[in-house]
Amino acid sequence: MDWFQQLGFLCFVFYTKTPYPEVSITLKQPNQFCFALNGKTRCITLHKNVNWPCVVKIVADIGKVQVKLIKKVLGLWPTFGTLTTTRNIQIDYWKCELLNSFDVTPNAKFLLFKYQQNLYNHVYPGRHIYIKANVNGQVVSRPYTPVWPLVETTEYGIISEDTLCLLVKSYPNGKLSRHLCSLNQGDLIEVSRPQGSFECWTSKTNLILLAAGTGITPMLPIIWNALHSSIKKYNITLLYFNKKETCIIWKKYLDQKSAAYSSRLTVHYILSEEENSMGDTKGHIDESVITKYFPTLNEESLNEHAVCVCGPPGFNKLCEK
Ligand SMILES: Cc1cc2nc3c(=O)[nH]c(=O)nc-3n(C[C@H](O)[C@H](O)[C@H](O)COP(=O)(O)OP(=O)(O)OC[C@H]3O[C@@H](n4cnc5c(N)ncnc54)[C@H](O)[C@@H]3O)c2cc1C
Repeated sequence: MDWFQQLGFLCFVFYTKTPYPEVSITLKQPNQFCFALNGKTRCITLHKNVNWPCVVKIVADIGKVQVKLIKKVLGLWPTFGTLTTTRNIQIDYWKCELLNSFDVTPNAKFLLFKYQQNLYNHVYPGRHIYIKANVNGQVVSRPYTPVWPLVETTEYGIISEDTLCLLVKSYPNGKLSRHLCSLNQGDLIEVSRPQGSFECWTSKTNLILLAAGTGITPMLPIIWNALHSSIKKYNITLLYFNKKETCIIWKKYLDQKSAAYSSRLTVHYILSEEENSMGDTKGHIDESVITKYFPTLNEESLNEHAVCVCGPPGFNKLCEK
């Protein structure tokens, strides 16, 4: 571990030596800083107090983690403090309370949660967490993919680094999705540690993203990271399938982002239940759609592409075909 400081902040740098390290960071007291890397927790009693949230930068490929803590009072410290404990802990779920919820389509909501403790729980693009809640006396748990808007926006207030953001579609008979979409401010859920090992998209620079409905959720962090990568220049084509135009989640953000990165991000909206006023195809995923949007794609050129698919099981099967 390295550390350095300036008058206003101090930075810890960890070299985990494993790609995609699991990272969670807590500030238990204004001078009690704990970090869990790959399940191993260390706590530091800092020389003086710092503010929350921290700013975390991760170079996932090489496992480097940098944590910036803002000092409460300007000044140089003679030392960062003292390392107090090292132990292995296994926290399964953390409590979160709903901060706010916003309609994004007639049946999907954008939900903002705050961890009850000062916690930064890093979820890599393409990975997910489990949400657990008590629904009418029964404990229900389902996977969800944390997201954030693709563009800087104040539409949802200021979203800080430690906010957990979910896009959830409410199904008429769905146990947990209906529960989540009917939560009130301050209501509690439980959130698991990140799950999954999805990272294959980083090895290729041409990305084909096929998403249907809320299957857009894993694509949003992938798009954001791919466009903002300082290591590689990715070219992305997203085919986004929905029933109607009103079902398209965050169309305006996707349009803004593709306008800003017109040579690197192309988005096509494909609708199945109404005529397509956006000039794209009406229909479902099939070979003709793939041939239309990727005319030069063949078995050989496919090797140069990473293809990410997410939607209901029927959609995923058709994509594989
Ligand atoms: C890795 C992963 C990540 C996910 N991320 C998200 C996410 O970010 N946002 C999100 O909204 N969902 C996401 N899901 C789906 C989510 O986990 C739940 O399956 C969904 O919210 C429905 O749960 P439920 O308890 O409300 O429905 P259940 O009680 O499990 O099912 C009740 C009924 O709802 C309908 N239904 C449930 N799921 C679907 C579906 N996928 N397609 C069509 N009909 C369905 C069916 O009619 C079903 O019979 C993800 C799933 C996976 C596997």
